[in-house]
Formats: sequence, C-alpha cells, structure tokens
Amino acid sequence: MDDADIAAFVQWFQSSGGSIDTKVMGIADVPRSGRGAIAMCDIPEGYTIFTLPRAITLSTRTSPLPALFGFDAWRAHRLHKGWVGLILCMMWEDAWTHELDVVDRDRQSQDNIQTKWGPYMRTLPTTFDTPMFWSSEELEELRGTSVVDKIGREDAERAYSEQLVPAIKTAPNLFPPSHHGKWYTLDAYHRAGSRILSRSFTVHRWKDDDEIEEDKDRDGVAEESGASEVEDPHPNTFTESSTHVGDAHSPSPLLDDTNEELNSDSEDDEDDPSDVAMVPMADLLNARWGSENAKLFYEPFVLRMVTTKKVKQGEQIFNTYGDPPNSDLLRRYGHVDLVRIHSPSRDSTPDRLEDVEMKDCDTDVETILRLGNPSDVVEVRADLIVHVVQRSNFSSKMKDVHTRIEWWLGEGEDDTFVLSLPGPGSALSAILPPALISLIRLIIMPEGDFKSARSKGKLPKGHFKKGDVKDSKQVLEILDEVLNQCEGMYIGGSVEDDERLLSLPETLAERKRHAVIARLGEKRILRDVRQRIRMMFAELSVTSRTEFGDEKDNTRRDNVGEDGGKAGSNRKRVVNGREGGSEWKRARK
Ligand SMILES: C[S@@+](CC[C@H](N)C(=O)[O-])C[C@H]1O[C@@H](n2cnc3c(N)ncnc32)[C@H](O)[C@@H]1O
Repeated sequence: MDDADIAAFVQWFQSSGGSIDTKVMGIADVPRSGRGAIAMCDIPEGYTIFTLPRAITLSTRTSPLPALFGFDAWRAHRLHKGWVGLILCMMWEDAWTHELDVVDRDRQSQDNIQTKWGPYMRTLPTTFDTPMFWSSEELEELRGTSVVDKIGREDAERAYSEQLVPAIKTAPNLFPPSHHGKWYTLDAYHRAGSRILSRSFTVHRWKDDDEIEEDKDRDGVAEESGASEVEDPHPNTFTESSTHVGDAHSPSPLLDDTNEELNSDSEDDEDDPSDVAMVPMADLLNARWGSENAKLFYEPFVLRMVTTKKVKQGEQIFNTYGDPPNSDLLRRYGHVDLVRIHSPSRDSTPDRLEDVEMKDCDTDVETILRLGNPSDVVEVRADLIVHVVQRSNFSSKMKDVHTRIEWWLGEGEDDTFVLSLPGPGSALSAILPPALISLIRLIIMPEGDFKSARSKGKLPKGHFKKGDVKDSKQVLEILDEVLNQCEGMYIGGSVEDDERLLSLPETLAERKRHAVIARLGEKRILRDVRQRIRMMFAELSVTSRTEFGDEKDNTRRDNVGEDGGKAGSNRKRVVNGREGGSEWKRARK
C-alpha cells in the first residue's frame, strides 16, 4: 500500500463522518511494525485524536450483505454463527472493491451492490506472518508452546468448505462465478480471517435509550471541556474469537444496526459475533507491552480514540491488546514483544520495565537474557498431571482416576493451569495456581480420603499445608516432574541454547526468531518455577530433619517416575503431551 492509498483512505474516512486531528496524529511506516500512528506534536492526556461513526465500522451488523443475501438464507447457512459471516462480508467487500474498478459500473446499481468500505479495504494487509501461514518446518520451532494447538487451521477450513462455499454458490448475482477462483479461495478466506484476528474490536451495541439521551447531554458538555470529560466510556478490547451468537438485548435504534434481524436468536451477550467489527483508523495503531497511551471509547453514535497518557512529539500512539504473552501475540498478530524483564535466576536487580527493542540494542547473550515479555505464561495441561501420577509410585493406590477427574470437571474446575514469570522474591505459593495444587492432591489422595472429600463436596485445598511436610513434599515432587516433562516437550534445548541462538540474529530468519523468543519466555518460566520448587523442597527437608529426624521424613526424592525420573534433575524426557489426554477428554464428556 502506498501513500496515495493512505491519502484516499483518510479522505474517505473524513467524508464518511470520521474526524481526525491531523495536526496531532500522522500515519507513518514504523520499522518492523508496518504502519503506525505517530504524534505530530506533544499531546496531552485525555485528548481526542479521532472519532468515527459506528456506521463505518465493518461488521455483520453494518454490512449490506446479510440483507442482500436474505436473512433467512444467511441463517440457513449458519453465517450468523462465529466469524464466517464477517469473513464473507469482508471477502465480498474486497471482491467488489477491486472488480468494480474494472467492470461495467452499471452492474453496481443493477445489483444494488455498494462498496462502502473500498478505500479502507485497500489499506488492509494481504500477507501475514502469523503461524497460520507458516510451513510445517517453521511451526516445528514452536513445539512445546500452546501456539500450534490454537491455530485452528482445520476448523477454519471446515467452515470454509461447509458454510462459505455452499453459500456463495446460491447467489450468483452477489458472488458471480467469475469471482470465485479469485476472491473466494481458501487463501482469501484465511487472509480475511487473519485481518479480523489481528485488527478487529469488540463493539457492543449501545443498549439503553435512556443512556443515549443522557449521553447526548454529556456530549454537549464534553465538547466544551475536552474529551476527558466523557463519562462512563466503555474501553474497547481487541477481540479473539466468537463462537456463538449471543445477545439478549433488543436491537437499539442506532446507526449501526442495519441488520437487526440477525440479533434475535442471541444467547449470550458476551459472544455476539455481530459485535466483532473492523474499525477503520483505530486499527492503524500498533501495540507494545506496557506502552498503551490511547484507548477507544464507546459512545452512542461514535467511537472515540482518546489519549490515556501524555504522548511526546514523535512517539508512537499505541493501543494495546491487553499486553498478551508472546505466544498469543505471535498467533494473533504475528509479532512478539521484548522488554527488559527481571529474571530471578539470573538477575538480582529489581524489575525495570524499560522498553527495549531487540533491534535497538546489542544482541549479546548478556543483553538477551534480560529481555522478554513479562506477560508470558506456560500452560500446564491437567492430563499431564494425571499421566505423571499414574507413572509414579502413588498410582498403585489410585484405581479410580476417572471418577476423580469426573468430579473435578463436574465441579467446574479447569483442565489447564497457567504459570507466569515469578516476580522478584515471590514465594512459590504465590506463583502456583491454587487449582493446580488442589488437583495434584485430589489425584494422589488415598481412596478413603477421596470418598470422604467427595461425600462432603469439598475439593482438596489449593495451598501448602503449614506443618504437613510430607504432604507438601509429595505435591512438590509431582509438580516438579510435571514441569520437567513440560520442559522436555520444547524444541531447541535449554534456555541457554535459545539465548545463544538469539545472540546471533543474522543467522535467524524472522519467523524462527519469533518462535525462539516465544518458546524461550516459556522455558524461562519453567526453569524459574522449578528452581523455586527445589528451594522449597530443600527448606522442607531441613525442617523435617530438624523437627522429626530423617527417619520420620518418609517421602523419597525418587518416588516419582517409574523409570527413575528424579525431581530436580536436569534430565529431560520427551513425552507426548497427548498421553493420557483421551482419558481426560472421555471423562470430560
Ligand atoms: C492493528 S494492526 C496495526 C497497524 C499495522 N501496523 C498496519 O500496518 O496496518 C496490528 C498489526 O500491526 C503489527 N504490529 C503492531 N504492533 C507491533 C509491534 N509492536 N511490533 C511489530 N509489529 C506490530 C502486526 O503486524 C499486527 O498484526
């Protein structure tokens, strides 16, 4: 996309009712981030940079396509569920934007086809660096992370062939067969899906007529006294996925409710696919960990981008996605964040969240080991815990694992646990999700205790019991082996191996560099948490020796792992993460 496309877009934006303060915000190329918004002068906090009418957001609520296709037919093809409907609206808009440039424009009026978003569509990316588009060799670099399981390529391809393709064949006036091979291919479907994944917002319908009246009054005040006076705004969030239709609210008589017929079978307001919207101009803002300085606010008729901090001239205006971990950033947006982090096992200095970009700093090992994404997480699957316990000495006592899992899930508990980077000096008990400890206890508890707990409806406690050294050490041993096996699932060797790779940036292709950064963040968490487990285990051993003598401490360090896997050893076993999974899923049903 060139400057002329941007100029045409800005002109379209303004002539469609959008308003942008071009003295304050410029659009420019930002190295390695595509385009972004730049402050043209110092901007105070609470300043409105731009507004746009809800009607120029692009969603299934505002697109003319569902009405032209017919609402009943739209539903019959299940285009009102999930993202397929919006993907189709975008593909259709894209097709006619480009085709109307070359075909007889009479067609437009003849078929009532309007390409309202043409100049906007031309600003959208056509290539992506998200793992959806990676080769299998590139994806292999992400082995161990949860990214690959979450890409969802198969589900997307099923929706394409079972919903979208049959739908377009029924309406040749809207989707002429000559367009199919060009604008409605599987690749085009993935591109439209990726545009939504990386750029859409959740824009809820404005719900309450009284609120609208109140807000009209408030708007009057706000105009006089500045955008910071806007009350009760609803900050938007970047949206991840919508799998159900859901909205219990009656349609509001607002500008963006073109397709109110589609609202009626809503079940859950949180996941209404018609809330998922492309928001021109707002989606030009980049994001960076901890750097948000602007937010998009809802109002009855407009969306308003307002600074939430002072922004200095020349700085980027960032609207973040809630500072996700690198695994999510990479999967959804195709980039990763690197800022200065505290590493408990390497660093005795306190956290400094100073922004550092890899390209700006020396890429020696010393620098790299202090860079990361503080929001990184490791997802530990519950089936791995069951697998570890079943292979340990504890399992001889445990014959009713299905019943225990069924009870756990029946109580609404999770099948995945999230570990984050330990903060400086944080205790192990503050790092571990209570549910993780509770599940380990549930799986290892003697049969009698399990029956009694279940009859009382009380799941085991999710914290270490003070004074019960044996119990705490058992939990720690299981946990350490679970994390040992998690570590073994990653490709690329140790933390140090990945750090070395990153210190040679010239040898790394961009996608591989991103994969190494994403997996390194997770490996560091596992290393740091395991280090704390070992410290706590050692402390408990001292306590038990002091209080009871060695004889009483009958927990053995080697009772986990029938093939001799020792807690605390650095030896790694590669375990198929799905082992035990089928049993877990059976129980879940
Ligand atoms: C909402 S769009 C922002 C506008 C986009 N840069 C463009 O050129 O249109 C989000 C996309 O911008 C890029 N991006 C945003 N923040 C970035 C960052 N900190 N580093 C690298 N790329 C970034 C990613 O490609 C992401 O998918």
